[in-house]
Amino acid sequence: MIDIVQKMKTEDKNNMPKVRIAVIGKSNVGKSALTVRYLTRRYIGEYRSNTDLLYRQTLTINNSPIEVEVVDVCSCDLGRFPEEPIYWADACVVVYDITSKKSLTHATELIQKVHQLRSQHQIPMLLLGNKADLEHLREVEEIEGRTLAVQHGCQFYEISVAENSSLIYSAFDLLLSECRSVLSTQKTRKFSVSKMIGTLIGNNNGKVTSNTSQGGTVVVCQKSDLYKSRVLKRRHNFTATASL
Ligand SMILES: Nc1nc2c(ncn2[C@@H]2O[C@H](COP(=O)(O)OP(=O)(O)OP(=O)(O)O)[C@@H](O)[C@H]2O)c(=O)[nH]1
Repeated sequence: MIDIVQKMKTEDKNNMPKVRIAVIGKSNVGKSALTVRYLTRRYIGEYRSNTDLLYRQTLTINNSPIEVEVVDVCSCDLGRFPEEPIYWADACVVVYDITSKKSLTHATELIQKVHQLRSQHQIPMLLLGNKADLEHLREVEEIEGRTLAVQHGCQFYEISVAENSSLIYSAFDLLLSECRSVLSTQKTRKFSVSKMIGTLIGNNNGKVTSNTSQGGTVVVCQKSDLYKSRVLKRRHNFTATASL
């Protein structure tokens, strides 16, 4: 009996849609704080990492479960565009900081590059102007962010991760919902990216811990392993000459 229940659980999990999201943006705009806020409802003020982090969690959106993988893309390598996560992702969240004009410029370049890279299969994008609580330091007007979003067909919101804007949740939920609809129109997932290699971060050696209360995990991405199978497949699909 236990075996049957276990088997059913495994089948349910296997049938669950899986959505992958890449969170990108200039350094210090609040990508990590945003990701942790959305997945755990908590705010982590100081957060340093020199590698991409992958969060996995099962969420319930519109009353049905969805397996979500969010990669918080490290901006430590500023000179290099994060190509692999973009090939890997089903959707992208681009973050800038309303107190930094440079971060908007960077976000603009990122959005353009995502469009280029995924030109044969555009992915939904969400543009977020973070740190809206710092109005007195504002360098980017709301209309600038909105215009950029309209130009590129993204959803757009100004938010404050620190102040826990409710828009964070509605924006992510909407994006996930959109991705799930896209996935359900595809016949089958052509490949699996369960090839996640990494080290579970414990309390003692990292800033982030597994959120067991919500069944979430976070792993350090060993980039080549994380993205390899899916990136290769995408590249084979979309650009015949590309290779890793
Ligand atoms: N005032 C304010 N500060 C914020 C907000 N969100 C994040 N921060 C702060 O901004 C700083 C950077 O946040 P992170 O989440 O580390 O930013 P990041 O984009 O992941 O940075 P990198 O890891 O360098 O790429 C931290 O000191 C956060 O506490 C916000 O909404 N308002």
